[in-house]
Amino acid sequence: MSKTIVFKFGGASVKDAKSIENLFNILFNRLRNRTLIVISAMGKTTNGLEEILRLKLNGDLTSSNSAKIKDFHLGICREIFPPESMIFSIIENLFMQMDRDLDKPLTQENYDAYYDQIVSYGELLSSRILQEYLCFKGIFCIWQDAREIISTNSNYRFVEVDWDKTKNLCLKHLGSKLEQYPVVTQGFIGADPKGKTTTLGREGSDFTAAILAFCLNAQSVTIWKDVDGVRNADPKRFPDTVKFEELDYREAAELAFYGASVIHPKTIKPLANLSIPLYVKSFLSPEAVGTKICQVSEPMHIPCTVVKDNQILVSFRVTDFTFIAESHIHRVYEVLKKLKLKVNMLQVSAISISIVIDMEMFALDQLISTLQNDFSVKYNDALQLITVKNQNADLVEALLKGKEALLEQVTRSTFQFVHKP
Ligand SMILES: Nc1ncnc2c1ncn2[C@@H]1O[C@H](COP(=O)(O)OP(=O)(O)O)[C@@H](O)[C@H]1O
Ligand SMILES: N[C@@H](CC(=O)OP(=O)(O)O)C(=O)O
Repeated sequence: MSKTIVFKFGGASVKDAKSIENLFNILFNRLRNRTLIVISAMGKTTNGLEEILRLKLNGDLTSSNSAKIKDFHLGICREIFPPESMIFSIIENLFMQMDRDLDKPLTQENYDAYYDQIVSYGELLSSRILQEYLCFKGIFCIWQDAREIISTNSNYRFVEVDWDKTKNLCLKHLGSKLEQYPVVTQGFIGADPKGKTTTLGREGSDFTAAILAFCLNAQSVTIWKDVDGVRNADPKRFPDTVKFEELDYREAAELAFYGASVIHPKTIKPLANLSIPLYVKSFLSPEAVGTKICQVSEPMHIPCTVVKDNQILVSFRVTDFTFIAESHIHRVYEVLKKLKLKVNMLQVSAISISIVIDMEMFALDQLISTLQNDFSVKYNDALQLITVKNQNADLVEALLKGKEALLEQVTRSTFQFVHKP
């Protein structure tokens, strides 16, 4: 029996009618037995759904907000489907369900679970549209609800995968389907033990592809992007970047960890565990060679620059003339864990702990209010974190030029600093 190949298409690859037609051509030229297609929400739909939640929480949500997202999807469908296609009633139905969900009260307390229910509609819509379109164009394929195959805990918005259960579910639901037809499923979403929808973290569809590849012991994963592969810096931010033809799992995982948005940070581990290669290719030039991420025996340690926006630097200072001890660090981390916040940079001095975290809804207020009795807390927001991996002095100097580093850190291989852009 041949092994499964997994293709993942992100939001940019399905952002309009032309992109969906392009996606069809990519698949048409590559279809083979046992093809699994993982799809993200179309264009910036997830951002739009997050905005709906923000408005709802502030009491400013009107029906025109979800109508805008609906019109975006219907507009694309009108360009690629005949008027009698079933897709139009499928979309109407999904929006009816979403509007019903949005009638329920939203508070800060139920925000994370509510978020997962609403934001998942992006992937439910895109996967339905893609499956209908492929069938309409002659590629018969099956729609698989990812919530039936990806089992997670209930830590909404930041769930952990139940690997054993997911593996069993994949074999049960996908094993024989993949033998017959390509399967289309949603990235980014799963379900908890009660069957409630969960999400894997923003940009988590790459991770979905890796989870499914691991559970099916796939032959390869290909993620289709608007760039020609992984480069030593984001080509949208820096000129003269270099593309990696091959990149070691470890190097790729570190770049993703520091914030190279081309790959979701959790994607690499499951693939590396089974030596499943990950190809990063361009949906704009599908024939071009992309980047192969695999085990490389002698990795080249080329300097790489990673930029992460929307960072907050928070400093906790002791106020009672003591010094920072393990108990202070423990206290800060305890609260960070409770608030589901990940530290991107940490520095401890005699009298203060400084951390750099992502900007998250409510998180800063909660962090400060919880710890203000233990420390004097100060923060700077709207910062940028720049990381240079495999650093060299010239590159670091060039990056620092004209910027005021609010916090910097250097190890033998890595240089990091935050500044106000
Ligand atoms: N090191 C890098 N190499 C290539 N692209 C990068 C890198 N770092 C960031 N990017 C950015 O990642 C983007 C693709 O990722 P993303 O937009 O998340 O894809 P999608 O949402 O379609 O899956 C590119 O447009 C590019 O600007
Ligand atoms: N739609 C989700 C999941 C995702 O992975 O999207 P993309 O593949 O477009 O980054 C998000 O925007 O976070």
